[in-house]
Amino acid sequence: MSRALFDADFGDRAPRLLAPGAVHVPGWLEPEAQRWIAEQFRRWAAGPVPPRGARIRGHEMSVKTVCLGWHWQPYRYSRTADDVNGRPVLDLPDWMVRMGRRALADVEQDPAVAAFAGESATYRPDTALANFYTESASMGMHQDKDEKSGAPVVSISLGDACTFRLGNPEHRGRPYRDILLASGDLLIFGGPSRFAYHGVTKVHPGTAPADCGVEGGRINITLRETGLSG
Ligand SMILES: O=C(O)CCC(=O)C(=O)O
Ligand SMILES: [Fe+2]
Repeated sequence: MSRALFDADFGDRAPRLLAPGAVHVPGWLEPEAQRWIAEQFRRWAAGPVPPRGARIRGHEMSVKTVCLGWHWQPYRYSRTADDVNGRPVLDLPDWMVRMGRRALADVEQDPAVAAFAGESATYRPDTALANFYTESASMGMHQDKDEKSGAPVVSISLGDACTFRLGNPEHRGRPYRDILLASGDLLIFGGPSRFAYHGVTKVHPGTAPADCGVEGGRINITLRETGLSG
């Protein structure tokens, strides 16, 4: 499956530009690919590092995160999950690197969108943050800025749809726009949107398609280049 995933298992819905450098591709992953990735998520969640709600200024996030390649905690990356159980995180699988490149390449090839020219060839994500949202979970407005690289963030969504708020790079407030991210959707934010504030205001219970492999709640995976070595 991990091979087929990058040959045929993509939808053909058109990318749409949300803001300079921010592109949404509805239905990018076919149901079979969604189910397969959801199954991988369950394997990562089994350890060695379980999903955990990161603590931000003393508050535990409602979203539970398991990391691959590098472990993220506010506001740094490490190879071991120092704020969980100290164990080394799982490697980032090659199929995820290929998926990230494929995502960028698909968007680059769309003349109507004209984003990320040539970046897919050199894109080398080295970490993935896999988030699980229960029906009541949300994520406040934040920037992904613990990375030392300005390479795009590639995000895929599985399970229940959510309202995703894409803001601006200056502050948490307006202007922002709310979009629905559904199961199988791809979102890329790079270029002028790479450090835009963003968050998830609501998960929509009961909206997961029957064939997506997620029974309730939402999985989101973001691929990133940390810009770190070692
Ligand atoms: O769940 C999402 O769509 C966004 C996740 C996110 O912003 C993050 O993990 O930093
Ligand atoms: Fe984020």
